[in-house]
Amino acid sequence: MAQTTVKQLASETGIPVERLVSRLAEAGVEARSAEDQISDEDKLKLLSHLRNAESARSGGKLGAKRSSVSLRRRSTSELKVNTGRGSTSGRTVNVEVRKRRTFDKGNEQTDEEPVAEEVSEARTEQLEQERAEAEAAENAKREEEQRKAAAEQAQRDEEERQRAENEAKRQADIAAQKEAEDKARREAMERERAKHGKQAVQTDTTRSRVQENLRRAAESHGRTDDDIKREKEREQGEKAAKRKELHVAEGKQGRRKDKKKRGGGGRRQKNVNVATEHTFERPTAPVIRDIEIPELITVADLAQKMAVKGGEVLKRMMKLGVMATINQTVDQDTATIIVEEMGHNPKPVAAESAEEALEQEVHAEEEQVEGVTRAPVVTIMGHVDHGKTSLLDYIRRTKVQAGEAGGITQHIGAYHVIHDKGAVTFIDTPGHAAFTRMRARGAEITDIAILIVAADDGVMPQTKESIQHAKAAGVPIVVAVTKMDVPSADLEKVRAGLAAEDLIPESWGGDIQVVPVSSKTGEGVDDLLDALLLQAEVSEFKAPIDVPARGVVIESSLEKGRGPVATILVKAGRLKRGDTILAGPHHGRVRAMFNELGEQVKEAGPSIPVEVLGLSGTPEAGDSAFVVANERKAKEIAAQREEQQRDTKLAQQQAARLEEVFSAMGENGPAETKDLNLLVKGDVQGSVEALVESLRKIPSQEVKIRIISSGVGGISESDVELAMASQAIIIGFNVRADNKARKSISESGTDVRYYSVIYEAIEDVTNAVNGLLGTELREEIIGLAEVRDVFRSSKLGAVAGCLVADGAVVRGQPIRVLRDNVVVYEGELESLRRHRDDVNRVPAGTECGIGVKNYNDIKPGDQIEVYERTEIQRKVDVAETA
Ligand SMILES: Nc1nc2c(ncn2[C@@H]2O[C@H](COP(=O)(O)OP(=O)(O)OP(=O)(O)O)[C@@H](O)[C@H]2O)c(=O)[nH]1
Repeated sequence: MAQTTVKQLASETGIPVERLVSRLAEAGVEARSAEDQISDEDKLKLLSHLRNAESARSGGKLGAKRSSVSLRRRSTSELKVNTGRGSTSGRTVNVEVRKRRTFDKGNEQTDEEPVAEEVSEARTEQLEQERAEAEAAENAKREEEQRKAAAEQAQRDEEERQRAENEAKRQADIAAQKEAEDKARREAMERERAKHGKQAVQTDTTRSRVQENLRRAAESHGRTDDDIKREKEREQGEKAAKRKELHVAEGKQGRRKDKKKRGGGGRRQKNVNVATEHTFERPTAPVIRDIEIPELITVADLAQKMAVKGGEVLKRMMKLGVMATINQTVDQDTATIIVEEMGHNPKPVAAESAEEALEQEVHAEEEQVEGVTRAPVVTIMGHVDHGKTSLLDYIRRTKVQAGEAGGITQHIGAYHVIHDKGAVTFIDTPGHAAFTRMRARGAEITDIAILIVAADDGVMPQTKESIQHAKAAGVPIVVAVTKMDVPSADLEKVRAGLAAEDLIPESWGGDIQVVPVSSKTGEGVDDLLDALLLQAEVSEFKAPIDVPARGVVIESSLEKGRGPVATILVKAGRLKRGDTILAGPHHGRVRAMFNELGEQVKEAGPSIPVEVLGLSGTPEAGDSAFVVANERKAKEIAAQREEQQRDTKLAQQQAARLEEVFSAMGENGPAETKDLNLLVKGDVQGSVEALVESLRKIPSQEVKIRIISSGVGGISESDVELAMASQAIIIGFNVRADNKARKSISESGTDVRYYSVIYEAIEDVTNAVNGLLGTELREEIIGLAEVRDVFRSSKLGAVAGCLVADGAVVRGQPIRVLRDNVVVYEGELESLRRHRDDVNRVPAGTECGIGVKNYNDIKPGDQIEVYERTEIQRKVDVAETA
């Protein structure tokens, strides 16, 4: 039988020990001290005594109410546990046993005397009851929450169903639209292919393979494996959303609320009610993006743009029949198909550099703004010693900032003249060479050309050249007849000479202003300025002002203490100090600006030349300059320009070639005619005229032959520059290029054709413009010897002591004798000797003796050209271009 001490019972029942001892005594149980043992029987005795006492106290009411009594007991014991692993000691575990026993007495009345202590029993019971009530309330609440959750779930399910329905409808629409687009594209491609015939066979094959697979995919109800997979994923996503499987991080507020609800020691609340408006929902429909596609793109970049893995793109490509690697570049068409196939919207974009974008931006802005009248920009050209520099100097000395002492203190490559009736800007580098060089670089800065003709000399070869350059550039000409103060001045002779060059003076009924001037006396200089302003008025030179400034570099240099200095002629807008500019491949902030007087200026408008300090390097004359929004953009474009500079140089040097004339026509479409620019030089006026006449008459439907210049004499550097600037081919008839011109030809790659028979020249050009196949006789100069001295021997006749300047002189090859770059004799070698020995070949840098067969008129200063005739196949492929 279980025994317990009085003390233990006292603590269990919450009755003080002394009181319990006295109650036990009253109940007839003998227990005197706290340590005395009492049995269960004793406890029952005590209980019955207490009930009776309580019943007596409350008049039996309490006993009637109470139908059961609960007793709780707690006992603790020790348990030895063997931990194993050879341990002998084991471990001691305290075991606490709690028991509760309830005595149900029904409504049985008791006559035992009730006692005050029984109140504690009643409190215990009341606590139990409260707890039960709390539990019931909680259960009710939980049920209510579950009911609410179920209602919400039902609503969500309904929404999901609606969404799925809408999505299915949308997908169906997309599929229908896609099919229609595919069909249209296929038809367009078919048409395109039919139109262009064979084009990039490789690309076509790839594309057609892709198209074929596309078609097949479309046939299989437009659903590919990936589509099915995507649908499955979507379904799973929907299910997951329904189950609310995703871990949801509630807002902080929600969490705090939760804590409050729990209270201290409260039962842990289950996180049932999830606030759905804060949840992350996995997208249930694929995201359709607009994908920009450049002309070339790597598979990796394409995947990144579509936010998918590279492998997925490769897989899709494989299905379309294109094998590729992740780093492989695909063309725009292929990329477009892939993007479409992957369910996105392809947006093909034309390759556009940051510079092109900037230029477009600038032009768009300029177009929106009304231009204001600006000063004309003038270049002076003419024959050597006809007075270009003297005239410029006179104007500069007397007209710059009229009335101010000092005049120009600095040479900056251009200056600005303010005249009574307006302003004129002069480019301070006279001569057509500078003009043409600028043109060749794409910088058309000259508005008017002043053609200088000395009154005592008349129209000379370089005058004619200047006329041709100005005409080729389409620049209006004003003629200044200089040296009018010289007694031998003959204005009428000059007028006649001009008329012969198709420049009919106004006084002769034409439209060319001819102004007689003298740089010595200043006579006529004002009239010249008036004439320029009149021409400017007629031409209406305008430029926008309220736009970001842009201009052209006139010249630049690296100066000690100032760094890179560039003279920029502003073409539009106002260039200001502090602006970020880009000039050629260099950039920087305009640190300071100076005018031609060396004065600092804060800003410069259109047609004003200024020296600019602050660039990172020295740009080239003809480079364009732009004001850009920020340094970053300037740097970006500068870097691009640097990279492009080599290509640009190459492109500029990519002179027109006769063989390419016909094939290049297709580029602008068959309907568009193409100009073939020719520059003709010949030995005598008669042959030049005959050649020009015949060339002009060559019949061609697609090519318009333009003779941009023709003249007598050897081919000069200036001829080559003009040919470069005008993309012209040079025809040399019995003439050759001089040393400087040869260098320029080899640097620029200009196509120069030498002929000695007019018929051959005509045939070559005719064949080229008609795209005819066939062979062509090409002459290649293999050696050039300069005649230093001439010896005469009775046996050999005239023997030329020569130095081989270029290539090699080879026996057995045909030769020509050139005098001032004009062919004076054609024939063959009689003898080739070195130190009295007959030799077959003499290389460059070596002296030798040359005897020319049947020609004894050779002179020191002549050149002997050795050439080779080869038959070459024309490059033009009629089959391809037809
Ligand atoms: N009397 C007189 N002499 C002039 C006039 N203009 C130029 N000269 C003289 O002609 C010569 C050549 O003049 P420049 O101005 O050097 O001629 P240019 O065309 O610039 O010559 P290059 O630079 O060699 O092409 C010089 O001796 C000048 O003094 C003029 O109007 N009257």
